[in-house]
Amino acid sequence: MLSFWVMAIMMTYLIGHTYYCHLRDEKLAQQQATASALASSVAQQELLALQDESQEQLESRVQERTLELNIALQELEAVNQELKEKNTLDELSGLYNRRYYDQKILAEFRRSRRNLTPLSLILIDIDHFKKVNDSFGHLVGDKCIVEVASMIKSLLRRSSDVSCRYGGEEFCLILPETDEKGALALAEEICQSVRQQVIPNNEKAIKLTVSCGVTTYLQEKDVTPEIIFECVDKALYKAKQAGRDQVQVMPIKIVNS
Ligand SMILES: Nc1nc2c(ncn2[C@@H]2O[C@H](COP(=O)(O)OP(=O)(O)OP(=O)(O)O)[C@@H](O)[C@H]2O)c(=O)[nH]1
Repeated sequence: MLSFWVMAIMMTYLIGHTYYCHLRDEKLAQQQATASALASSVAQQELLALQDESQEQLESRVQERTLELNIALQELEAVNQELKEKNTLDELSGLYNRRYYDQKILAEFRRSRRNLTPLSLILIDIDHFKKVNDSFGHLVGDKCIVEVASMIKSLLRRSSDVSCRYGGEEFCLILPETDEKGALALAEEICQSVRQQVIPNNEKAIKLTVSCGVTTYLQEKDVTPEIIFECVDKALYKAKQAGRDQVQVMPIKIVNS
């Protein structure tokens, strides 16, 4: 009987102990699971923080690079603009140069032919300019070219009018959608303004005159930009021959016939 009770007590103890161990292990496992979940959550947060930081760094680097790129682009644009101006502008007078004239006259010629609108040219030449150079020197001569150029520019009213320094002391104006009457009036105005202008100079104030040739293209057959220029050149020659300080007109058909 005693042995039965001893056995029963031992069995109860064993069962109790096993159950206790089981509970303890379960709790331990739970604690470990909680701890590792916590550790993984911390690690995840750290990773997110790291990602945020590198994203910010990346964005700021991209911003920096974009800014640098924009500055480089602006500089490039400025250089391009400068190059373009150098290619198309005459350094002394600030008017367009001969190269530009050649391109522009072709474009305006085509436009005039397409739209059936008149296209006029005025060729202006400073009279007896050699004397100015000989009497006052080349630098004063240059100054006179600049003065006449700025006078011509100030008299142009339409944004489509183009003033070029064709060469030396010769200027050519391209006047789109301008008939002979309009071009003649402008040329007379230029002659008068130059005649009235006194160019200040240390030794002696300088008075200049200019001669002008005018021609108007009205889509005459077989005419090219070169023929139009030949014609305006002839008109200028006529003005020089007739005594200078005046305007002469040469219709295109007369040159062709
Ligand atoms: N100072 C200066 N002189 C120039 C320039 N280009 C051309 N010339 C001079 O302009 C003068 C033009 O002389 P010509 O073609 O004989 O004509 P002109 O003396 O004006 O006589 P007309 O045109 O017949 O009235 C020459 O002496 C050229 O050396 C320039 O850029 N600067």
